[in-house]
Amino acid sequence: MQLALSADLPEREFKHRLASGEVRNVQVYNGPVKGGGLSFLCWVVIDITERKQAERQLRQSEEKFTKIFQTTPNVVVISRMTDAVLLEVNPGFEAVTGYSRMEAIGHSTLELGLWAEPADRERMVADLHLYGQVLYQLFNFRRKDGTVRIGQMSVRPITLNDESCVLFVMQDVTESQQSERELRASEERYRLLFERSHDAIFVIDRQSGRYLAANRAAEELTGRTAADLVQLTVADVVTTEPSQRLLGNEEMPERLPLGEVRYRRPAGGSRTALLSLVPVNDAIMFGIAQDITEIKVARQRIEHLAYYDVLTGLPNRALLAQRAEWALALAMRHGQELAVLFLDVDHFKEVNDALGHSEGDALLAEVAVRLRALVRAADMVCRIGGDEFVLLLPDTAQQGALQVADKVLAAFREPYKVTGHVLNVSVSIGIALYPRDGADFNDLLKNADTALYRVKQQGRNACLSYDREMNAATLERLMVERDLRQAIGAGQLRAYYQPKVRLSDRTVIGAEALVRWQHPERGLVPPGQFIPVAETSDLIVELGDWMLEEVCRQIADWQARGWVVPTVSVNLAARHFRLPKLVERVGSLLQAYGLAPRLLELEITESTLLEVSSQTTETLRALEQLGVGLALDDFGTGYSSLSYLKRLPLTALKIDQSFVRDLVADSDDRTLAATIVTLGHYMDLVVVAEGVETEEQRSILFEQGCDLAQGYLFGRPVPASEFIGWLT
Ligand SMILES: Nc1nc2c(ncn2[C@@H]2O[C@@H]3COP(=O)(O)O[C@H]4[C@@H](O)[C@H](n5cnc6c(=O)[nH]c(N)nc65)O[C@@H]4COP(=O)(O)O[C@H]3[C@H]2O)c(=O)[nH]1
Repeated sequence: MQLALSADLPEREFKHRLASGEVRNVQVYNGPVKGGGLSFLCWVVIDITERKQAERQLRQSEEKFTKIFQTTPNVVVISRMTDAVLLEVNPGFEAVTGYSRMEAIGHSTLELGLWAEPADRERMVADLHLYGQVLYQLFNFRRKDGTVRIGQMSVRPITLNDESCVLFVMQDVTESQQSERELRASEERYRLLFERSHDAIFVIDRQSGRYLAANRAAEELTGRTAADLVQLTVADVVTTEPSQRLLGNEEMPERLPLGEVRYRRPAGGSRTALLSLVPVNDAIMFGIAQDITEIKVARQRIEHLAYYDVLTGLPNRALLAQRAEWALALAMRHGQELAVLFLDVDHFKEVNDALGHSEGDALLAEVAVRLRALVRAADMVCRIGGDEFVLLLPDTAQQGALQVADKVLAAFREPYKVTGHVLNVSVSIGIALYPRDGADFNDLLKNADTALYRVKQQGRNACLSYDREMNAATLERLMVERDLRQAIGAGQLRAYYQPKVRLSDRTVIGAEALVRWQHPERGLVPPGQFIPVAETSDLIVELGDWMLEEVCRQIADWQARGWVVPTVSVNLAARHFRLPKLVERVGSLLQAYGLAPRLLELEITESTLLEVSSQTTETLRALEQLGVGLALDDFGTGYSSLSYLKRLPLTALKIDQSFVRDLVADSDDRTLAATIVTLGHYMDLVVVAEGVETEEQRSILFEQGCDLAQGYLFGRPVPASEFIGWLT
């Protein structure tokens, strides 16, 4: 056999069938062999079936490996452990890294810059030593074109030709990693949105309505923890019905805004939210609720502010207008009447000035309470501004309106106690009736206001129903006001002077300046036609100021022309005394025209004095200090108390001409005139009688001890040029 084999016989392989039928692979060597002097024909048959099979399997395996190696899109490389030199790379490597096989083999992975972070290789080698392999590790690799991508590597050590190598398999997972990262980021975003949203978010089971999850805002809204909520259904928490109705409704649109719902809180109370339901899939939906409890309260508050007066809590003009329209519609339908009472607190401004705004406010609040108590529940009491109130009385005719007005007037006779002060306050009331005085609310209110204006003109503390003539008067008032404003600037005002004489000897010892309006169309207009209008606004102040200056100028002019001028008195209205700068103004006029203060006297009516505040008293004192005289006009018409008058720095008292007129015929007036004279003297005042027209009147007054007199008997008011006749 040795001989045969060493003889280098030609070999052949056969398939040999055994008797059993089994086919075996055999290797056959045959040929002539010489040995020991002999020549043989030698046959050596070796059964190589197992070897052949192993070889075939190896070949197949190699083929398979090669196929995988060649076709896998993954990177498969064999590199040396020690220096990372690439020994073999597959086409996958070429495709993924961009390096060709030629460029790669013989170069180290570090040299090629395949490791975007070389530390990753060190970690891989260390792991190989430690664990024997690396599985699915992520790392960044750099392609030939410089782009860095994410790879997932699995590495095993292998020995190749006695060298320590690694088999490195890698997949480019950049895309999947990125989408995973994006997914994670998106999940994170939604998680944050869920957790941090100011809106309450509930995840709800659509069938049962059970809460599956809830965020912090939902916990705050419901007053329950998320752990508690997941034990409950929507019906347990929400009091409003519509959301329950919609649960389980499969035909839901993408988002269903449900409007306001109320969440019952376990500790009591509830919160209101705006809820939307968003179906996610057949099983679950989101409930997104915005807590609007505070917004609702604020909205209600704003609404309240828009429709109610803050000070008194009464409805304001806007709400009154709305309700009035409604009440009028009802009245029209049922053929009923309706009354509008326009109320104004008399002399409220003075109370406010004298006591301060907080007391003024307290008074108004008290007035509101008193009014509310007087009327029926169906009636409406409103404050429409300042000291103006309106009563809206549905189903009320003239008689009823007057009764209510009388009740109001009577109620105001009770004094008010406001922050320690006892105040006697009265009101004036104007009445307008639907349908008689107007078909809509604006007309009714306007006409009630007109009636109110008339009440005030007639002395206040009363009520009047509107009648059509009043409107004409209102129009006239407006026209006068407009024209008068222009008249002052246009120099249409004139000062007339009426002498004041001493009763004992008829010597002129003074004059009263009286305003006249030289109207371009209407001629000389007497003050009675425009002073009351001017008194309702600051026009009276402008007018009085004009008179003051004109009189000062006139006195200076007379003096300059050598006349001996007596004291001239100027009428000033209540509003004038409220000006903080009145004293300063008078002082500077006297100085500007170089006049002695005793040449000027200011006349104020008794009703002006009744309106005075403590501030006015101070003004009067300052004027006295200045040396200017102060006469009390129309004495006897007001109700001023003696002690009160005594405290004021007056210099003269004028008996109102109404007492003088009937002096001869009426013994009461005689007594009154005598009393006023005594009173005036008791107060160290000069007493002047107004409107003396007859000799009888003069002699009675003289006998009664009256000091001075004024009247047609002695002289009518005349222009300055004519008054010279009275001067010496
Ligand atoms: N029947 C009659 N009347 C007489 C007689 N003697 C004088 N009079 C009138 O009586 C009024 C006296 O003025 P008064 O009481 O201050 O009453 C004044 C005064 O309250 C107001 N007034 C006049 N001028 C001014 C002014 O410059 N400023 C202010 N605030 N009011 C003025 O207008 C009122 C009316 O003024 P006048 O029409 O000028 O009317 C004047 C005068 O012309 C008489 O013997 N018989």
